Order: sequence, then structure tokens, then C-alpha cells
Amino acid sequence: MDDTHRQKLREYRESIDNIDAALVFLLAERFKITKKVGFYKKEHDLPPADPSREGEQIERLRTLARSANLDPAFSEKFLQFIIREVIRHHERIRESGSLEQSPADEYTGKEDGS
Ligand SMILES: C=C(O[C@@H]1C=C(C(=O)O)C=C[C@H]1O)C(=O)O
Repeated sequence: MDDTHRQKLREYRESIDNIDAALVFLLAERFKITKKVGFYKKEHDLPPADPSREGEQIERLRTLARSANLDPAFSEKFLQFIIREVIRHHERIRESGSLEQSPADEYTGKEDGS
């Protein structure tokens, strides 16, 4: 690759790196608050998943995606991917009262403690 291409790509990639960093911080904040929701649900014996809330979020994000010129199907898949992980956390909190894995689970790579 010649220097011109290298320089141009470096410039674009700087911006990509900043955006990726922002995404990590945003996701960390989201998981911080969904963890609180998980403990609240456990305390009040509420189910980990709430499909009607999820349906509303998906509709809202699909509309936002369209207005931002982003593929609504992609935004839906992205949100569902995150929500699946949140529900997994809530199930773990409900069953064990914590999000931490035991050292043995970490060793075997198991996430359900089996
Ligand atoms: C965070 C919640 O729990 C689950 C996860 C959701 C999410 O990550 O947005 C939405 C609904 C629930 O299935 C919630 O009930 O608000």
C-alpha cells in the first residue's frame, strides 16, 4: 500500500477508533444500569425478560434508525443481541444473587455453573 492510501486510512481509522471507544463507554453505562434492574427484579420477584418492553424498544429504535439512515433491521439485531446478554445477566442474578462467575466456571468457560 502506498503512503497516500496509508495516510488517508489512518485519518479515517482515527475517527473509527474514537467511535468504538465511545461505544464501549456507552455499553458499559448501559450494563451498569441494567445490572441494577436485575437486582431490583430479583428483590421483587419479577421475571428477567419483559417482551412487551422489548417490543416497544425495537419499534422505537427502528424508527430512529430510519431517520438516521441506518438499516432498521441491523439496529433491531444489534439491540436484540444486547438484550439477550442483559437477560442472561438477570437470570444469573436471579439464580445466584450475583453476576460473578465462580473461579471454576471461569476455568471451564461454562457460564451456567453446570
Ligand atoms: C432491562 C430490562 O430487562 C430486560 C432487558 C431489556 C434491555 O436490555 O433493554 C429490556 C427488557 C427486559 O427484557 C428491563 O426490564 O427494563
